[in-house]
Amino acid sequence: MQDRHRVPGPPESIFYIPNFITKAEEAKILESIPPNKWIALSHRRLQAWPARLTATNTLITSSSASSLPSWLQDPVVSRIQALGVIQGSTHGDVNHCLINEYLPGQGIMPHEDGGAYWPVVATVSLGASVVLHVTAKIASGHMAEGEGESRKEGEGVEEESRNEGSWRILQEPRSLLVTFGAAYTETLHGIAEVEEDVGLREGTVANWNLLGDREGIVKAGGRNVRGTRVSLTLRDVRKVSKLGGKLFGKGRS
Ligand SMILES: O=C(O)CCC(=O)C(=O)O
Ligand SMILES: [Fe+2]
Repeated sequence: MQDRHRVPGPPESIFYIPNFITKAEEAKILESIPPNKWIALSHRRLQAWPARLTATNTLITSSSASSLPSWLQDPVVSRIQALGVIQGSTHGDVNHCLINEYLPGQGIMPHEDGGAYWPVVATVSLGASVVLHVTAKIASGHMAEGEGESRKEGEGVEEESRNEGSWRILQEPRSLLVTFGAAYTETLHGIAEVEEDVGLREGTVANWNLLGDREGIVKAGGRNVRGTRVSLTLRDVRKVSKLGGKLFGKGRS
């Protein structure tokens, strides 16, 4: 990762790259997401590719073939691979993608991604901008989670906290956010359930100088009116079990 993409403020390391994919690539990915695979949650909906993790945080895959569909593999996964951030992981590659969709007013409670994954997460945002709140972990009152379908409400910190140890990162459509190191293990992240993000300016947005379109935010008076945002959360799940090998491999041939 190039140092010029590093987000100043939060613990190392968070990197932000605007326009990581083009508008045409964004549109193609949004079209490719199958409409019949959504899992409805109370505050958003999600898809897990190639599958949800089991209760023991294992990813069960059906064959030796590439586990992610081609519309995720290219250009997103291949481009993340080229950044070199995932090469040292358990499998040296991204093997899992959560797709979250948030309507205006929807969000996700502060949480950490936990030990199911190699501690590197890459998030591509599609469709609309959103503010991600990053907060230094507090000694109690948070929970580690994998897929997040059972996040507890009321945990974590106040959304509008201006304490030290709290940062706002604006994620524009088509941008990439990569989190690892102490930022992965020592912070929580969440998205407020609001119809618009307000007060966005140099002093309140940690990645202000890295944004693709600062002018648009300034013109809008520091407001981001929420639209439908889809995020791709790409990670390397540590535990993988190959179903084909286990069930049919023995005794055949
Ligand atoms: O939508 C996002 O950017 C955050 C998603 C997230 O935190 C998660 O899936 O663990
Ligand atoms: Fe998360």
